[in-house]
Amino acid sequence: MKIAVAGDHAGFALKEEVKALLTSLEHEVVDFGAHNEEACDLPDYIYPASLAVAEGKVDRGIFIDGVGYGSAMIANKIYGVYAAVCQDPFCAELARSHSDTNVLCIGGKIIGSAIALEIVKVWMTTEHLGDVEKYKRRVDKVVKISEKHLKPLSDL
Ligand SMILES: O=C(CO)[C@H](O)[C@H](O)COP(=O)(O)O
Repeated sequence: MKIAVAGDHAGFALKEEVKALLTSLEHEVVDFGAHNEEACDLPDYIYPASLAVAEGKVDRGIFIDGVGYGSAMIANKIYGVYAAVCQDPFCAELARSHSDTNVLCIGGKIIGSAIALEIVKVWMTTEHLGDVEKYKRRVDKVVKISEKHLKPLSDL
């Protein structure tokens, strides 16, 4: 898969480890920055990476900041982006199998890299259970909410 990675200074070190993991698993990585640990503003990196997900230029995104929620806040403002903050592999599994998320957000300051890399592995390999009626119904409801409240990129 083609994966957008992005984050701020607080997520930089873990982002580099995630990039190495994704490359070793033969995914293509597009790095939207930040490119070092100099203090920066998260929206400057997460917004363009989220647009790449929404436009289908990449298959999914993995965004890494200090604690994760900031990236999810920004990403979930974009039509077609469904982001979850995951701090353990079980959450990562459900974020895919139940919720069909296309963006994973991780907090580099609050979990160690061994757990973070396991989260990435699980999230990358878990399929959405779209044939289970309750999960399909719930995802469809979330999509309907975004159709009601967010503008598709083509309408902006
Ligand atoms: O975790 C974050 C958002 O979810 C950011 O990484 C955090 O807010 C950055 O803060 P600071 O500039 O004080 O390092």
